[in-house]
Amino acid sequence: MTKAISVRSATAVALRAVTREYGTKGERIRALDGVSLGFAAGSWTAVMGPSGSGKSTLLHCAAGLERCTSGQILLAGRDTTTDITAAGDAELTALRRRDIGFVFQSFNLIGSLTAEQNVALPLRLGGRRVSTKDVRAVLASVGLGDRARHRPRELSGGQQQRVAIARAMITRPAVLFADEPTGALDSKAARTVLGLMRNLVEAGQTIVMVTHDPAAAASADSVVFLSDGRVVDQIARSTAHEVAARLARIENGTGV
Ligand SMILES: Nc1ncnc2c1ncn2[C@@H]1O[C@H](COP(=O)(O)OP(=O)(O)OP(=O)(O)O)[C@@H](O)[C@H]1O
Repeated sequence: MTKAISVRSATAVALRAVTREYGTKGERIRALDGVSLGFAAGSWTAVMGPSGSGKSTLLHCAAGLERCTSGQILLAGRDTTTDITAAGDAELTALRRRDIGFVFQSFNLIGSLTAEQNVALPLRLGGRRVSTKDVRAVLASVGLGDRARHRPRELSGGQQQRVAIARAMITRPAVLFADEPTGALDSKAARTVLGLMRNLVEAGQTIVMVTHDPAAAASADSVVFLSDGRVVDQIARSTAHEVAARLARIENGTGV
C-alpha cells in the first residue's frame, strides 16, 4: 500500500510536473511536458487543444489508465488521497474500480448485456453487492428508467452514452473522466448529455472532460488549453465563441 498523502481536500486531482514520453530512446515523443494542474472537487473542467497536444494522454494518466514517465498525480478518493504514480498494479486496479469513472467517445458498452447489466458491471467486477434498486435508480437519473432491459443496439447513440455515464456513476466515483463524450452524438443528444453532466456537477461530482467542441467546453466551469504537451492557457466559464477564439489563436501559433 502507498501511504496516504495530505493534499488540499478541495482538490480532487492534482498533477505535479507530469511528463509522459512514448517511443524508443532514438525517437522520443514527449506527449506531456511538465504539466502541473489541480482539478477542484465538485468542478467541471474541459481540456482542449490541437490534435496531438496531449489531451487524451493527460486524461489517461490522471485516471490511472496509463502510467506517466515522471511527476506525481494525487487523487483524493472517498477515504484517502493516493499518489497514483506510486501505486502498484493491484492498488491501481482497485482505485480505478472504486474512485474513478471513465466515459469514452464510443460508449464501450457490452453489446450482449442489457442496459442494467452494463451499469451493474463495475460492481460485479469489483466483487461488490449489486442492488437492482440502485442500478435502476442510476438509470432513472439519466432518464432511462424505462430502458433497463434494452441492449445497446436497441438504443440511440445518445441513450447509449447515458447508459455509459450511469455505468461510470454506479460506483459513486470521486472523479468522472470523459474523453470526447459528445464526439459521436448529434447536437440534440450532445446537449442532453451535457445537461446530465451539469446535473452531476451540481450534485457535487468532479468531472474532467476532453473535447474538441467549443460548445461542449463552454458547458464546463473552466477550460484548460494544451499545446505540445504543456498547459498554455486556462479560462473560467466562458462562451463557445470565446473558447473557439482562444483555441484558434493556439492552433495558429499566435499565442493567447
Ligand atoms: N501509444 C502511443 N505511442 C506513441 N505515441 C503516442 C501514443 N499515444 C499518443 N502518442 C503521441 O503523443 C502525442 C499526444 O497524443 P494524444 O492522443 O494525447 O493527443 P490528443 O491531444 O488527445 O490528440 P487528438 O485530439 O488528435 O485525439 C501525439 O504526438 C501522439 O502521436
